[in-house]
Amino acid sequence: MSNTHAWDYLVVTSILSALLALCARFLTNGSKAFTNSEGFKVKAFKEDTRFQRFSHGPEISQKGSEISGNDPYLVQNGRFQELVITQPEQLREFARKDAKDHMKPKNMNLGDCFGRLLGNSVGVQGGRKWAMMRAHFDPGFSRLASMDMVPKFTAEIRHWVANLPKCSSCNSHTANTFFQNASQACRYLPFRLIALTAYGEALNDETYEELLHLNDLHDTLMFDAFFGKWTVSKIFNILPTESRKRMQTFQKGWKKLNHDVIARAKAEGLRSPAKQIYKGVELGDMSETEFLQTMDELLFTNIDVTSTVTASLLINISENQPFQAALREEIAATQSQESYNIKDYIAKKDALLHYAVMESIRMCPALWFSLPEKTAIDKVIEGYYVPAGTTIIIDWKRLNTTPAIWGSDSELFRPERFASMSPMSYRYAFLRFGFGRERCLGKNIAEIMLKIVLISVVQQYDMKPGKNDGIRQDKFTVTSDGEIGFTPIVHV
Ligand code: HEM
Repeated sequence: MSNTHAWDYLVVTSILSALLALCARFLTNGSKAFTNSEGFKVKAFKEDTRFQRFSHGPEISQKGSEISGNDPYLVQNGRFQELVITQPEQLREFARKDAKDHMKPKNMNLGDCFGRLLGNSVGVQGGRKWAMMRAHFDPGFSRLASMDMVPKFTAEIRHWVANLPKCSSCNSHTANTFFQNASQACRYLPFRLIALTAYGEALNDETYEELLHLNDLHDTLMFDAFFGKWTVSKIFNILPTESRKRMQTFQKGWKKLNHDVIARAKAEGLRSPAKQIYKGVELGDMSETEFLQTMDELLFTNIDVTSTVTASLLINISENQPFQAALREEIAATQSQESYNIKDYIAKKDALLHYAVMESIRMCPALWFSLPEKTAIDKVIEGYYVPAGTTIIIDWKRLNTTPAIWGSDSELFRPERFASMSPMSYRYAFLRFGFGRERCLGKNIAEIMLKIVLISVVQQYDMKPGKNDGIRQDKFTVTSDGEIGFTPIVHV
């Protein structure tokens, strides 16, 4: 055999054996996937949960526990299969060794409309791109920058509290008590505070009005993205449909608004985090679409998340009268100290104020199930082999109420429980702003906002629960339809 032939032979046989090895690995791992050492496969949920996981979370959760007990189970999300985990040990294994390498599936497995709206936002990124984008977004939302917003937030929240009786969702009055639908009353407060944080001095009344107008359009787009049956399809979205027109109108308006605000901030030398963040686009670290979609993610997409968390907090406090009274006393006692400084009170981790926020987020997560994330390496979860690249979602409410960690009263709003628990004990049993390094960009402003809201409302009003129509089913977040009765406290 000539040298050339021997070389060809070697190359061909190497390629063939590599292909054979790959097939063998695929076949063995494929057949092993989601199977335990005794050959049992994880249970699978047959129905498609693509929409129901948002609108009917408790039902899916209940069915999951009926078919699978505490074991993980598989669900269908349109044409994708995802593994649901529910227990702290399963989360620990999911996060072990590769948490920083987890990637988000394309368009979060939610389809084309979601992709067009948010498919390039920071929340969908992973790896170097994510780190590069966050390097530009993080400074404006750091702990320090967020604490600098305290005076502004306090003034805005006081104004909101003073106007609560006038709010359009104010349904009825009895004697000196007025009733409000909590979610509606809280809807625009976080939106305004986030806008102030993101645009800084460049946010004027005209821009804010325009943001509100765009938000109305965005509400419909969110419905298309999360609940639209046809809008998941790429082909449908090419057609000249109403939803396509809405998307185009929104995107055009959103781009113009940001360009105008940033141009004004530059021309007038105004302090504006958005102007700073946009430097990432000018430097070529992120595309304009990535910038615009992340600004959307933290503002419009977030409005449902943060307003629902604020509303749940107030509802929970209204339902627990003894705790409300104790918190009111703590606030009064803290404020009467000569050294009182609201920033110190907000930063305190051993105060009823802090426990209340923790407990409400624990019990009332913003979504029934977390958005999907992919493992980077092979894993064994609860004895089942889970191959690298598996998409996992977490049953958020079930994890946050695991009785083994939170006790037999885990479904009860009892903030004082945090006084006797070490953070290590619930490290894998409390999903709040993400797990591990907690990716949420707004975690600092969210906590500050919730605490100032609580201080301001509890000082002014005695809250009692009103009529409650349960959870709305037209929102991607867990949104209560409950009312609160507010009775002004007469300060003597
Ligand atoms: C109490 C209210 C909030 C809760 C419970 C919450 C929760 C979360 C969670 C669970 C995630 C996913 C983290 C992950 O993928 O590991 C997230 C991501 C995110 N949140 Fe929040 N959030 C809240 C408020 C806010 C606010 C006020 C903002 C505004 C800046 C915000 C902006 C974002 C962004 C931009 C992401 C994507 C970050 C990334 O993946 O890099 N969130 N949030």
